[in-house]
Amino acid sequence: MIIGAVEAGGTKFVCGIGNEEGVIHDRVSFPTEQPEKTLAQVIDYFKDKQVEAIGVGSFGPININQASPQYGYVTTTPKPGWGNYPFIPELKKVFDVPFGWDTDVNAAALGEATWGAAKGLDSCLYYTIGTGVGVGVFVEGKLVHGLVHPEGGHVLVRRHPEDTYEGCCPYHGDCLEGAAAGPALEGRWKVKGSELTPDHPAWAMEAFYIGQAVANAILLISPKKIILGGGVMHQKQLFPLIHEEVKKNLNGYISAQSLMDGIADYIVPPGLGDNAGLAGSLALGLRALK
Ligand SMILES: Nc1ncnc2c1ncn2[C@@H]1O[C@H](COP(=O)(O)OP(=O)(O)OP(=O)(O)O)[C@@H](O)[C@H]1O
Ligand SMILES: [Zn+2]
Repeated sequence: MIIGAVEAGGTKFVCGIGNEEGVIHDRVSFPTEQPEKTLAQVIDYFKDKQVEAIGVGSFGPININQASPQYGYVTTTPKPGWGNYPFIPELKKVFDVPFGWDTDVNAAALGEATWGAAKGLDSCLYYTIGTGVGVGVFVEGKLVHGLVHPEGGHVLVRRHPEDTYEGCCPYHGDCLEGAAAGPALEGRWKVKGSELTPDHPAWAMEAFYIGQAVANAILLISPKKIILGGGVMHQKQLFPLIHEEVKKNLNGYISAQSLMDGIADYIVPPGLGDNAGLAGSLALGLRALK
């Protein structure tokens, strides 16, 4: 079985093919440019691959409402050329196969639940903390859609008492993304996150913000696993700091082993590593076929 996968990011696209076991056989990557040019590259990649289905996990916001005439569109992004763009309809003109289509983070959550850190579980959350913050939500065996789709990167958080940085979200200032995404680290500390030493106070403040969002998500959704990925989470020292913040915020209210001694196995890095995005798109393709 050959399934196509597209990880459609705001800065780069990754296309690949894989099988029903989540094994990726081949991949290419190219920068995201105007949609016509980028989709021509996607089409060129898949045209001789004989894929049985294609899964696309995309940057957003996107339309995932199957009843809508704009299903498969990228919607209100400020990214030049991509606003209100018929992404999936354009691909369907060329490939007569089932398409899976969801947000990049929902795709990653599905990939982790299928083959990764949440394998065998019927719920998990996938956070990416990178250029932006996004959250994929997989509950009772399904990716959560709704009015639009979850946008958990923009939840509101209490400010750290020593934080003087105003935040960088153009909509909310100091929401989770505005306070904790990669650009917020750089805006606050004036150097790139990757250049801050592991013992820098930046990480305690970072964990303070992420720990609030994660505690709120536990209270609201009660997920069976929480996966934290994205460029910023390459800083592995964040994990124990976040574990402590989550425990502090919940303060023993929820009595589950996962929130006590087991927390290091509950809030974890992606099992699929940096493959989480592409493997997730593969899982979307596989679901579309079924
Ligand atoms: N090792 C690191 N430590 C801290 N921050 C990092 C590290 N690597 C990357 N970042 C930060 O993460 C951000 C990039 O995130 P990522 O690598 O997940 O890419 P992205 O795909 O652009 O993000 P997004 O998922 O939001 O689209 C940048 O702001 C960068 O400074
Ligand atoms: Zn915001």
